[in-house]
Amino acid sequence: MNRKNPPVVLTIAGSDCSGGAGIQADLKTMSAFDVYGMSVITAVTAQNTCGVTGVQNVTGEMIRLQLEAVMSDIMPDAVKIGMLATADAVEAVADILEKYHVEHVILDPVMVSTSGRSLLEAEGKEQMLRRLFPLAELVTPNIPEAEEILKAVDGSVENKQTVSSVQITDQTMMEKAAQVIRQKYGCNVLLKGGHMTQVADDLLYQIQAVWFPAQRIDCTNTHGTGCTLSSAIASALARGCSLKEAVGIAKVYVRSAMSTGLDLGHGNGPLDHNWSISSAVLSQSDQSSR
Ligand SMILES: Nc1ncnc2c1ncn2[C@@H]1O[C@H](COP(=O)(O)OP(=O)(O)OP(=O)(O)O)[C@@H](O)[C@H]1O
Ligand SMILES: Cc1ncc(CO)c(N)n1
Repeated sequence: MNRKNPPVVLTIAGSDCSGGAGIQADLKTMSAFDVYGMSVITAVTAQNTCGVTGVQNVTGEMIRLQLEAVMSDIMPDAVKIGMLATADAVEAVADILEKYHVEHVILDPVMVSTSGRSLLEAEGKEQMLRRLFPLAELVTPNIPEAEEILKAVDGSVENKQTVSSVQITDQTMMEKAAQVIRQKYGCNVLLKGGHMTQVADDLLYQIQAVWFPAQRIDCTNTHGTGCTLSSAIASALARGCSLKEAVGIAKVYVRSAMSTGLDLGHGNGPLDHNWSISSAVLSQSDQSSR
């Protein structure tokens, strides 16, 4: 690793004061991957392992100022986008990403917290689909988010009809869903299987379906798994991995961080972001550098 010019990754996301999700999870993950991390904060949330008790959105103007400050000075190799609470926030991010060309844009379309609180207003969702999905190299919905996205695809965001329910219940439907989303928006899709009951298989849909099979881990450390996975992917891409390699390494990182038995909080506990990945994972990403 060149210490003078390390890979640089930016997260654009909300703050989680309890440190398990959002900006805090992203920056911890970036440090674990030994990349230089930067953060643009889109919202301040009051939350812990038991739930979200408050949200204060940052204005679109302030998000724009943060993005300009970062992009005009330290250009990131990869950007991870997480919680964007409003249409204004989505507009600000889309405008800046159109202005500055970032090599890797990973979009985690955060809509609802693990505990069930809505984190994105309806108009923001439409704008996200219309403006940000086409700019992303990869979008990483979980199953409920993919179902929401499909409602918009089927009903067409433009004419504002909505399909009342789309349910993804098995792997064939996961493949179909990912394919439809990719066709409609032109971005690769990682459909995460953490919400399936038997296994935790994730599906990467690039040109074709590639499965990342995994046993379910029986534990309550599930707060911030999605945030951590997407920042790990962004970090591995910034280190030179291909998309497929980055997903594989990120999944190993998340699984290991779930498994160490971190016992904090009274609800869905956080991941152990600091588990020692240096030898197991980083050498793998160095070997796969372009
Ligand atoms: N119980 C589990 N055992 C193994 N892997 C899991 C488990 N739960 C989630 N994962 C993995 O964690 C990653 C994140 O998936 P998940 O579906 O939990 O995302 P998410 O719902 O967006 O997360 P978040 O809780 O941050 O909103 C995926 O790789 C998924 O397979
Ligand atoms: C700030 C923030 N972003 C994302 C999530 C989704 O896990 C969360 N709970 N909080």
